[in-house]
Amino acid sequence: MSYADAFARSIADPQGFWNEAARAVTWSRAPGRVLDRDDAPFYRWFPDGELNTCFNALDRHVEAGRGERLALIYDSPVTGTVRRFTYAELLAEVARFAGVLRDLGVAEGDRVVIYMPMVPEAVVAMLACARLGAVHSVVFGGFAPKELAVRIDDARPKVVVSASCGIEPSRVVPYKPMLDAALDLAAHRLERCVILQREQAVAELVPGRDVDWAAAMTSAATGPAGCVPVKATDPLYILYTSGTTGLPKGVVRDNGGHAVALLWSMHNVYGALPDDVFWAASDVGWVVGHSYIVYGPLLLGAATVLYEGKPVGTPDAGAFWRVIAEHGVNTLFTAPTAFRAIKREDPAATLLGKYDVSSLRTLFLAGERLDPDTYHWASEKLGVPVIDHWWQTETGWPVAANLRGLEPMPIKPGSPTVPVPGYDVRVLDGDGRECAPGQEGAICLRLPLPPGALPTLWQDDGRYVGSYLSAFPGHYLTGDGGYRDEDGYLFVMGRTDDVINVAGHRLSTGSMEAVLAAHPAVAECAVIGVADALKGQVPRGFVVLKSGVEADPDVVCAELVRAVRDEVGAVASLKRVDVVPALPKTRSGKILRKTMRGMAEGADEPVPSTIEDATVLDVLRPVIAPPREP
Ligand SMILES: CCC(=O)SCCNC(=O)CCNC(=O)[C@H](O)C(C)(C)COP(=O)(O)OP(=O)(O)OC[C@H]1O[C@@H](n2cnc3c(N)ncnc32)[C@H](O)[C@@H]1OP(=O)(O)O
Repeated sequence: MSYADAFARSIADPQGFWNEAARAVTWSRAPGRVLDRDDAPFYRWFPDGELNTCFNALDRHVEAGRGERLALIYDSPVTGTVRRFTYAELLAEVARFAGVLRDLGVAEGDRVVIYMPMVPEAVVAMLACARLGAVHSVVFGGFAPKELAVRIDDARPKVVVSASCGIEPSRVVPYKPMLDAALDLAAHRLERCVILQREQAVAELVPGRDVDWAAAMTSAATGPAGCVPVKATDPLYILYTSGTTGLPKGVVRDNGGHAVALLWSMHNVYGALPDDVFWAASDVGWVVGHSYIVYGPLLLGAATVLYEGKPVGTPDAGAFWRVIAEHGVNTLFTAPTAFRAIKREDPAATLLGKYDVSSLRTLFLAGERLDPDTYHWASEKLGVPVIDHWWQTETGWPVAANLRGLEPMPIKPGSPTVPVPGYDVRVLDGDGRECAPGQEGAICLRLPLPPGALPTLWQDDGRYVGSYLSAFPGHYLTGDGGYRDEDGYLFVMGRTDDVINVAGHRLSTGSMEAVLAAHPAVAECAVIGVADALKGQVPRGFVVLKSGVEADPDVVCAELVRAVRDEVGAVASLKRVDVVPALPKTRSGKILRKTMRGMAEGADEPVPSTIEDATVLDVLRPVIAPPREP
């Protein structure tokens, strides 16, 4: 089928299109209905189907005689370890850990928070939850205790699974003290924690609450657990993502639609085959890790690489080439920032010459805008198609891509190509009318969203509607702006709200502002995202001090940088805060962040007509603007 036919059918007859795709999944009860529109805008896919996602990811491959095939390759340059698991071995680990969770009282529908570094046990814990019909919520290890506590309070887990430490190239990061601090901060009281002890920093366990992973796995009392069939519409996981304001949003993923969509995407979008080695160089704490380190490749029956390292510094800028060569990687998926880091360290890619990377068929990039320089560098050095594609935590799988398995298309640098079948992408102007080709507007998706995309936010239907469905009735608002060209190619220009993207990590400036505003010396503040050659964007903070404050401004700024690191996490990467005499505002008191961003990036910003006091810009300019080239 051509792309045009597949896309047209997916929009005109979504039920027929996805019913066919659903046949690739093993159901314990095959769905009789495909799409339930009765409670719109809360659409439900495969409402009467039943399945188990872990069964589809592991057991069915073993039952089909593929148990000896490679499922998971753990490659950890930070510990000097490589471990390989066949499907049969991974299944045995998962079933046993599901037994541990079951014995700790975890049952269908219970939540389990997973706060772990990139170790195989993180994957085992996720799949064990899926096996029991429990709902996992993985929290990225770069978040600080307060962020973890907020997520624990929202998800209200029965158990937390964590590790004694994570390992960054320059330091060991003790996770357990952060978990303990989060549990002190959280209002929710949970019953048990399972802790994986790592030799780099062994943690103290709290008697009666904490369980040692290894001891629990070898306990004679614990037997393996079988798969619990759940409704297709039951949640598989909650994954929190930054919103503009307030608490992070708990994106819900269901079981049935997710399995169908991911399996479809593995071949049609990524061109992957069951015997492939697929490597998503991301983190299990992000949606890329959920969809394309864990579920997608395993649902397909491919081998997936779990990499505990960085593109540079572990040990050098040849790390990615070494992993491709050593494990025969066919598809690499990472964020542009990773390639910018490699390019900066080894511009001529001399280290590439040391490795045989001929197994690599395609490089996929996503998570932030792919700048043309990085695109050209990667294409030229690797000599394989470099595919930009675009999607979000909320959608769970690609919205726009060059579909390598369905019909590869000519590449236009700067564009993630065309809407993926299932996604009725519309670019709308402020009045909700479709923009003409080339005209920029809000990128929206006409409802219903396809299987696999979020059905709602965790226990907050109202916020789901308010955040995504209210701006343009009948459409999901992505929060990104952009345009389509005459050929229907999509160009995504960036967020239209105060969410920023730092090294492929989606962060809320609002949560950083909340930390700055809490400092006793600060009267008001603003955090903006500014362009950065390596990380795409980095945050910068500006504060106005309260009158009468006598503290040294440099000391206050250093305290503020520290506070954001302690309260949001190292991943926020807020390295610079400046004291300014005033912030530019509209007459109604709204801070002119867009104007500040333009000034910080050296643009010739026009003075907005709504500004309350234009002279503020003159005093701000020397602080905010980048130094001029000599
Ligand atoms: C398509 C849908 C989506 O968008 S899903 C999201 C996709 N995004 C991604 O996959 C993320 C891609 N980015 C990355 O993998 C990393 O940023 C890469 C490129 C590897 C660079 O890593 P790194 O050098 O650590 O820089 P960074 O900006 O990520 O980190 C900033 C500081 O945070 C720390 N950090 C990072 N991860 C952890 C962790 N798991 N546990 C504890 N700390 C962590 C880093 O060490 C760094 O700290 P420091 O400021 O240098 O002291």
